[in-house]
Parts: sequence; structure tokens; C-alpha cells
Amino acid sequence: MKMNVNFSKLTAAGNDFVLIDNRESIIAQEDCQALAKKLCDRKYSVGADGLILLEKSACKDFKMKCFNSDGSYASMCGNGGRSIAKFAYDLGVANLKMVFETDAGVINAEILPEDRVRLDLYDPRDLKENIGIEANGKEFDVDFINTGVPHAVIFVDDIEKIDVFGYGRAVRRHKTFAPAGTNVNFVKVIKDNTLLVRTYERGVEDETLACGTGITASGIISVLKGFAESPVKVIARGGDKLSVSLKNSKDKISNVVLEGPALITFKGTVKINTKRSVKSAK
Ligand SMILES: N[C@@H](CCC[C@H](N)C(=O)O)C(=O)O
Repeated sequence: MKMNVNFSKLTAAGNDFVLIDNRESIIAQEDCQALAKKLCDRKYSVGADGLILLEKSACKDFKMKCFNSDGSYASMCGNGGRSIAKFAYDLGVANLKMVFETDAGVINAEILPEDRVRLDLYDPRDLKENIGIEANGKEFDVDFINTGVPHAVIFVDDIEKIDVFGYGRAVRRHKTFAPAGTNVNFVKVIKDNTLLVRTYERGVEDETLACGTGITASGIISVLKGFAESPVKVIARGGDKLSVSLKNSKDKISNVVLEGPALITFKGTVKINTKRSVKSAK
């Protein structure tokens, strides 16, 4: 059966998402991947880097479910996390301060003035430093950390010239990271404790204007390597400014906070195929 479903479109530092209130399970789990692919299509539909569903949680304000534009599931999304906080507040599902579940861990979020959102994240895991990787005939010194999803971090001299698509795609598919693959962040440390970060995103299979978990991974690795101090300032590819702060005690990373913009750009209604008989959008 076809039904009209309300959505909001949000952008968080240029990483853009379609958000749908799925507390009434209007979208069945088995339909999510195909729906993400469909709605994220920039030529034939709304267009976005991902689809994010707000779902019921037994113990927190809500649960976040994320899908990349190719339909693949993602256990976490940093820019999506700020977006869903804004969306939940706009829907009246949460107050300015809220707590929500993701499959990567529980997140405390706070809506700040001037369309900014703060996320208090769970601790990162699986740190691996200085992995030598050959990709497209070039040697890279790669650090790896999982900030909810997997991230490779590569420091480069020329962030403007680096072939993010070519090298990013090759590192993303490298056997070292199989079978899950990885997102790939190219980082340049500039003056004033600031990083420039460009990310090849798994699941979008291209460079995006920003990746929140990638910016977080880049901030953490920069602090661990002594290239920057917390709080680290980050300028995303689209020019937006974010910050990453953390506690690093004896290489145990905790208290990770990501702060940055999240904005509702428009709202609309889409016709969606669903197997469920449900309460439709108003
Ligand atoms: N854009 C996101 C990350 C989304 C998931 C990622 N593409 C993956 O599948 O690993 C962010 O802002 O963190």
C-alpha cells in the first residue's frame, strides 16, 4: 500500500539527511535499505547522503537508525546525530537536552544557540596506529579508530590536491579493512590547533562535505599523535566549523564531545510503499 509520509531535510556541515519519524513503525525494517536508496537519489527524489529514522526507545528519549545513500546500514553517524537531535526537538519528542540510543552506544545531546548541537559520545575503540598501506601505487601511513563506525585517518601535506576519491576508495576497499571496509579521512594540521578534514565516506562511496564520526576520529588521532590539543577545531570540506574535545589519560580516550552545526532546510511529504497498515502522515 502507498502512503504519504512526512519528512524533514537537514544538513549538518553539508552532510545532508532525510529524517522520518518512525515511532509508529510506518517503515518496516525490511524496507529501510530500498527506501534509503530511493529517497537519497539526488536526481529522482529528495536527495541526501543518508536516511535517518527516529524510532521508539524503551529507556531513552528515542533511538536513531541510519542508512547510507547506497542503502547500507550504519551503526552511527555524527552529523546525523546532531541532525536527529534537532529533528527530535522540532517534533517535540525531546527537550533541549536529550539522551538517545544508537547501535554504537548511548548519546547525550544538547541543542545550542545559533543552530549548533553538542553530542557527548561513547568511548572510541579498536585503535590501530601506523598501518602501512599501499593504495593506487602510493604508500600511506594510516591510523585507524572506530568512533561508532570505522575510520582510517591519513595526514597529508597538500589537502587541496590529494585525490580523495581515488585514494579514499582504494583505502576503503583495502584488504586490511575487509570485510566491513572503512571511511577514509585525509587530514591537514594547520595553525591555531585547527584541522582541515576531507572524508571519503563508505556507503556514499564518494567525498562528502563533512563526516561527523570522521572529524571526531581525526580529532582524536591528532591529539594522540601530539599534533593538536583538545579542544581541536576542525574545518570541514564545506567550510563549516566543528570542534572535538576529549580526555586522553594514558592513551585511554574518554569524554569525547563533537560540537557543530545542524539545520532544518525544508520539510515535505513523500509517497512511500509500505506493507504495514499504519497511521499515515497528517
Ligand atoms: N556521515 C556520517 C557517517 C555515516 C556512516 C558512514 N558512512 C559508514 O557507513 O561508516 C557521520 O557524520 O558520521
